[in-house]
Parts: sequence; C-alpha cells; structure tokens
Amino acid sequence: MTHPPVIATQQLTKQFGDSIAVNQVDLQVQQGEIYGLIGPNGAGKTTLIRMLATAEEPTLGSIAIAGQTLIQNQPNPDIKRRIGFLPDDFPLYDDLLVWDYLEYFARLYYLQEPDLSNRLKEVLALVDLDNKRHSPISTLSRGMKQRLSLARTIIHKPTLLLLDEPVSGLDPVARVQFRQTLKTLQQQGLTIFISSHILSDLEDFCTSIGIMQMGQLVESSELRALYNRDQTQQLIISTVTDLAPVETFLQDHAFVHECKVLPDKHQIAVTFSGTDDDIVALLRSLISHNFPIIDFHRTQESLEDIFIKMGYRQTS
Ligand SMILES: Nc1ncnc2c1ncn2[C@@H]1O[C@H](COP(=O)(O)OP(=O)(O)OP(=O)(O)O)[C@@H](O)[C@H]1O
Repeated sequence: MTHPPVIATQQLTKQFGDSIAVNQVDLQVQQGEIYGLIGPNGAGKTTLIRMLATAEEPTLGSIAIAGQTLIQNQPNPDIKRRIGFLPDDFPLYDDLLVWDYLEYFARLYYLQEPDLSNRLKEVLALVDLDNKRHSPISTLSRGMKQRLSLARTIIHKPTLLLLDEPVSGLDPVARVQFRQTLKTLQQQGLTIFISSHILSDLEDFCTSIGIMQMGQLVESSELRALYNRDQTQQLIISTVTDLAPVETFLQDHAFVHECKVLPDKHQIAVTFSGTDDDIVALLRSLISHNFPIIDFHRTQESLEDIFIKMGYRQTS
C-alpha cells in the first residue's frame, strides 16, 4: 500500500501586509525522508515551517499532513499530535533539571507512569544525554541544550519532525552529533523537514533538498536526482613528483573540461565528461606515459558547485 505524502502543500501562500513571505509553494515530502530546505535570510523558510506546524495560518493554498487536509481556523489535535516542531528560538528553562524539564512536557501530552519514565529514559538515550538527567539545564553545553530541545520535541512520538535552523550556532562537533541523532530518528521511521541557510549543514544527510528564494520554492528534488543531473564527473589525481607535466597532459585530453591544481594536497582535480570506459582509458594513458600516479579516484562534485552551475548563487 502506498502512503500519502507526509507533507503536501498546494499553492501555499503567506502574506504579511503588502509583502509575500511564502509564494504559491507546492511541496511534497514522502514518508521517511529527511528533506532539507535551504535559502538565504528572509527567503520564507521560517514562515513555511510555521505554517506546516500549524503555528501560522496560510493566506491562501492548502496543507495536508499524512493525507489529512488542514482546515483554516479549525485546530486539528490529531494532526498536531503527529508533528514535533522545534522553532529556532525555543526557550529552555535554565533553572530546571534536564529530567524535570522533559517530564513537564511529557505531562502536557498526558503521559503517565510508568510510560512517562520509560519514554523519558528512551529519549534521553536517543539524544545521548542519559548521564545528564540530574543536571541543571544551565550547566549544559550549547550542543547538549539543542539535543535536549530535540528530546522535548519528540517526547510525544510524532511522525513528522519540523526543525527550523536547529544547528545554527553549534560548533562542528555538536553539528555532527545533532545530525547523527537525526539519522537515528529517520531510521526509526520519522520524516524530518529541516531548514538551514547553510547548505553544508544539510547535504550529507538529507534525502531531498529544496531551495527557497524570495518566498518561492525554486528547486525541490531528491539528492540523487540532483547529483545525476550533472553530467560531468570529478577525478582526483596525485603523483609522487611535480604535478605540472600531468596538468599539461590532461589539458590536451578531449574529455577534460577543467584542471584545478590543489597544491596543498598535491592533487589535481579534473572535471571530466567521458564515460566510465573513458576514465579507464585516461588512467591507462597516464600510466603508459610513465607518470608516477599515486592516487586516481572519482569523487562527487559538491552540491554547492552543482547549485552554482544551476544558477543559484545565494545558497549559503
Ligand atoms: N510576523 C511577521 N510579520 C511581518 N513580516 C514577517 C513576519 N514574519 C516574517 N516576515 C517577513 O517574511 C519574510 C520571510 O521571513 P522568514 O523569517 O520566513 O524567512 P527565513 O528564510 O526563515 O529567514 P531567516 O533565514 O533569516 O530565518 C521576511 O521578509 C520577513 O521580514
């Protein structure tokens, strides 16, 4: 049986006075996806997420969550319960202990013992904070606080997680930890919709990417399809000696579009338009010309580069 999309919007629009924050957005997010929404400041990401979270009424258009259409000004507790929403500015109560904070939210969802304690232990383990359960929130690092916010957001076992810029302000290690937790949640069946204005925050773990610009969703695609859209391949080549003769040789090759010498890494990055057979032929030809090749491998062009080629210059 096929499931309806977890998120489906049609012509979704939000206007504040004369200004249109979200403009006729048609969006579909399938079950189990991690959908990353990127766009510069003011593009409309927060407004879109707030409408999906039922925290903001649309001006026009429709939203369906897991096949149920939201009706204007009619709260739908069933849909609300399916959603976990982490806004970008959600306050934590510094004086509370981690456990008490989570317990407070669990009780708002009518959780009672023994389920309550079991669920708290479960989410604390999931966000890797079990050893902090008796600590005051004020003593947590920023990354821990953000994972605690995530724990609060999933306490009622939602099926859709909406996260607005959750990693902004986190250091690289905390970002990795946060992403790891999201991957675990996805493996457990959650659908995740996450925004950021930094592409590199999203590209290595999202299954689909959308780009917002000036209120419009100008791109929305599976990550795999985006990578496949690019017909060229990237090759990395290193030698044990001087790279200059290799560069000269490569520049004359029919399928080589661009050669970039990366002196720090002692590598040449090659943009190549040939087939797999052509790559094999190139390697053979380098070896037959006695270049002392120490490394030759294919790599994936970054999403940032793909977007720049597609004409989106403000992705980060
Ligand atoms: N409550 C509001 N009243 C009036 N205008 C608003 C309101 N909320 C958002 N806007 C406007 O809507 C537009 C989109 O804002 P939004 O916060 O959704 O963008 P964003 O992509 O999330 O930006 P950022 O990355 O800076 O968070 C902006 O021009 C903003 O000023």
